[in-house]
Amino acid sequence: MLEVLRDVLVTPTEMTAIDNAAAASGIDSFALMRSAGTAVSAAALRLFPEALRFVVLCGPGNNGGDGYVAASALADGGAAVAVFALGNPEALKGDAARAKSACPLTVQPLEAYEPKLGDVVIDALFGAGLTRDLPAEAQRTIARASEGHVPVIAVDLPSGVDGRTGEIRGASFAAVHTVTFMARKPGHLLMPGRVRCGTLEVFDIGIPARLVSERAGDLRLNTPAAWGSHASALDPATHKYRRGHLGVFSGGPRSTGAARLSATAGLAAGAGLVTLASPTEALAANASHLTAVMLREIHGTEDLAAWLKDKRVNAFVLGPGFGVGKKARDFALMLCDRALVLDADGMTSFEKDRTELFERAASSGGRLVMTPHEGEFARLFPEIAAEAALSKIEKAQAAARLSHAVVVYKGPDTVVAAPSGHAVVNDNAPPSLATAGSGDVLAGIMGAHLAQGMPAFEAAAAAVWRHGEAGRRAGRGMTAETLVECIPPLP
Ligand SMILES: NC(=O)C1=CN([C@@H]2O[C@H](COP(=O)(O)OP(=O)(O)OC[C@H]3O[C@@H](n4cnc5c(N)ncnc54)[C@H](OP(=O)(O)O)[C@@H]3O)[C@@H](O)[C@H]2O)[C@H](O)CC1
Ligand SMILES: [K+]
Repeated sequence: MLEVLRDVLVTPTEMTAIDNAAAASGIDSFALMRSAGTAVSAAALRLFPEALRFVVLCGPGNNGGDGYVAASALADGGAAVAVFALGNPEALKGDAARAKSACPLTVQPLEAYEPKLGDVVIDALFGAGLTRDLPAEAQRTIARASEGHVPVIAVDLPSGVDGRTGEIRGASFAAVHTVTFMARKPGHLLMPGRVRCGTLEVFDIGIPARLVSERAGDLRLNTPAAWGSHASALDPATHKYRRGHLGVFSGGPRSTGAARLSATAGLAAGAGLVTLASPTEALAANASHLTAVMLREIHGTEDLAAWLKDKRVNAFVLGPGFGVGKKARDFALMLCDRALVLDADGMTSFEKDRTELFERAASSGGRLVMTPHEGEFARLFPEIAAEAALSKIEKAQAAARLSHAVVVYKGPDTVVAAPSGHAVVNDNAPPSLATAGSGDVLAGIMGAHLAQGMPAFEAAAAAVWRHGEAGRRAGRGMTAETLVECIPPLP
């Protein structure tokens, strides 16, 4: 993979534009297909040197073309190869037709494929061109291969995985390895497509990086490259007041733990000072559990207004364990012109009337980050959630545009989107992160970044990445407490 394209995500539509631009610039498109198919055959031999037979399943487009090239290369190398085609191979066009006619092997109809022990399937049925549910014939073949436990190497994408959305169109192969070309597609990262890809190899077939970068949108993988320049400005040796002061709001006496998790995570993630703002009746419960985190009585809006006169308290987390209702709404609206992570109950409190919140976010000049998981997203953005055709990325982008906030759409494939459309997809979170209190820790890390002066998008993306790394370090038996202890330094 080209280093400059390491974090770039390209949608199938953008990839088509890139292919067209490559052809227009005089690059031989058949040479690209040859390069793609040869890379697949190399991966097959590398991963399955003991295969008794390579079974190449070829579709009606250029993905199928890559398959014919791979089949020819494997046969040239002396491997046993069988080719099965979906549809009429004589109807292939362009480069795919050329690849088929250069392939010396007999082509059988797809339905004739019967899995055998020792088979390795090379899935070249559909790639970036998949636009609708797989034909029934392809679905039946997938079922047979899966019943036969045949390992599958996918060309570009496992057939059935939608490259734009990661959704499964009717059925899909579950590959052990996927070879894609030039750059990752959203479908490689978004669930459930991600888990159908197996290991992912991004192979450079020779399209100049400039042609790719110029046509790729504002979508990236979430790595330190997306926000590192903002993080490196934070010197850990800086005086505590310069590392910001984070305020975290506690719920009532029976639900104080979530806010304390956010607060301790905020401290661990580098906020200079953290104060837990507690209602009167929860002061005792909070006081008995806090050491480095400070405690302040904030019962109603008057207390909050008085506290907000201290401009050094420059970022807030509102929501974890806070309770849904008017108090959350009033507090959030007062905090909108500062830097605010609105999480959990904080967001749900605006379910019935979000207009004022979104207007404030647009006009106040503050930094608002909202962190919905799927259920909260559907409550706050029902009309966007109901748009079945949109990908998770497109939903997060639409929500960020509508709310004028940075939206962190959480899940195993968390998407962070800014109102500008800029978005990153995260891929470093282990499944064990789906544990009680994990979201509270994430909100605290975000709050710490905001307190340290990071812009909202970068603060959120960096927090999601650090949270994922903390999850990896904490390992399988983690609790939210051990997760806090494992938050890594900012790179
Ligand atoms: N630069 C590169 O990355 C290169 C990629 N290559 C490979 O090319 C494919 C993309 O090829 P494309 O021909 O655009 O698309 P597919 O092969 O995935 O699909 C073929 C056509 O099938 C039709 N289609 C779509 N969905 C279905 C369906 N469910 N059932 C039946 N038919 C379907 C569709 O045509 P329609 O007109 O019928 O809509 C597709 O166009 C990419 O994945 C790479 O593997 C090049 O080899 C090298 C350069
Ligand atoms: K495929």
